[in-house]
Amino acid sequence: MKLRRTMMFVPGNNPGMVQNAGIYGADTLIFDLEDSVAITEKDAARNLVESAIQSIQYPCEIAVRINHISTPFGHADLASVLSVKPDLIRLPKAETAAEIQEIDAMITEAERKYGFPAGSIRMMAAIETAKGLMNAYQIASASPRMVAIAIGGEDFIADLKTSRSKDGRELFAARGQLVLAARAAGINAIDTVFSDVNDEETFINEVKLIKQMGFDGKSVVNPRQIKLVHQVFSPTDKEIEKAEAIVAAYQEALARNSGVISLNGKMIDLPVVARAERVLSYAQATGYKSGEAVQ
Ligand SMILES: CC(C)(COP(=O)(O)OP(=O)(O)OC[C@H]1O[C@@H](n2cnc3c(N)ncnc32)[C@H](O)[C@@H]1OP(=O)(O)O)[C@@H](O)C(=O)NCCC(=O)NCCSC(=O)C[C@@](O)(CC(=O)O)C(=O)O
Ligand SMILES: [Mg+2]
Repeated sequence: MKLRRTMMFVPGNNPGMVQNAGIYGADTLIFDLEDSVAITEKDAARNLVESAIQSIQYPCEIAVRINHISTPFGHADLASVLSVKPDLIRLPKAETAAEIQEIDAMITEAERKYGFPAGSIRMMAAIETAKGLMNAYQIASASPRMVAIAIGGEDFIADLKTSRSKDGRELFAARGQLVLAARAAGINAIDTVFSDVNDEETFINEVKLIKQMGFDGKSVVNPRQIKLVHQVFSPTDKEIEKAEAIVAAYQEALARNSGVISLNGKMIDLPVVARAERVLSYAQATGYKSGEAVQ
């Protein structure tokens, strides 16, 4: 299981942040060439990100958020970063499957040109408009390179012509639809950033909500948010023990040729076992060992 609990944005024109971004424990770093970079800084950011990916051994997945390919910067961003083989290209403000296919073709060409294994550079897309959301499943399934779709809440809310509330009610429908589209396409669903890095309480409530809704992780903007997300997403000792008991009880039942059993008065059938197995795979992927603190 590939964990993408936290995808941390790093402004691509900030040498200090780019240099140190790997030390905070994010599952994925997103070097940003789009909205955190002023137009006057686009060339400098592109050069900085290209040379950082080439020269720094980051301990996690590396994504680059390019500018949209309809802007004057998108093609130059792609040409530059593809030469140093990031793990992932993140397309912002995706609205159609055709955009994904256009980038896919450019990546295919770059993989050939530089001799990288075919298919080794993956893609994800951020849904940030109502039109993008209407096409979310087509976008999510537009290419075998696609590993995730994310919601870009700030732009999405602007497109809805409303404002962001503390409980995020204006995003509820979009979040639900995004998870459905991702699950139907068999890829990850990633939630949006939460900008007030000092409001831990609201942030944690939001992370609990999106985990319950089925998201695989969250985009974050600050290192202080990483551990909070990982704590919410990591199964507790109690959840792991329960999952182990369910799997063991089910295996025993199968040995007795029975498909349904009861554990402490509750029915255990295949969907319950599938959820328990997911808890155990997740625990394994986080390096969990009984009694140890979450990283
Ligand atoms: C928020 C804040 C200003 C707070 O500053 P503060 O000064 O309070 O930070 P402190 O906590 O004091 O920093 C302590 C130490 O961590 C270092 N450090 C901090 N942040 C770091 C980081 N991100 N990467 C590496 N290092 C970092 C810092 O350098 C310092 O290092 P040191 O001096 O060595 O101790 C700062 O974090 C920041 O700029 N964040 C990135 C913002 C950004 O990228 N926005 C664009 C993406 S969203 C978007 O576009 C919307 C979207 O598109 C999203 C979607 O699509 O999902 C949509 O539509 O919704
Ligand atoms: Mg945005």
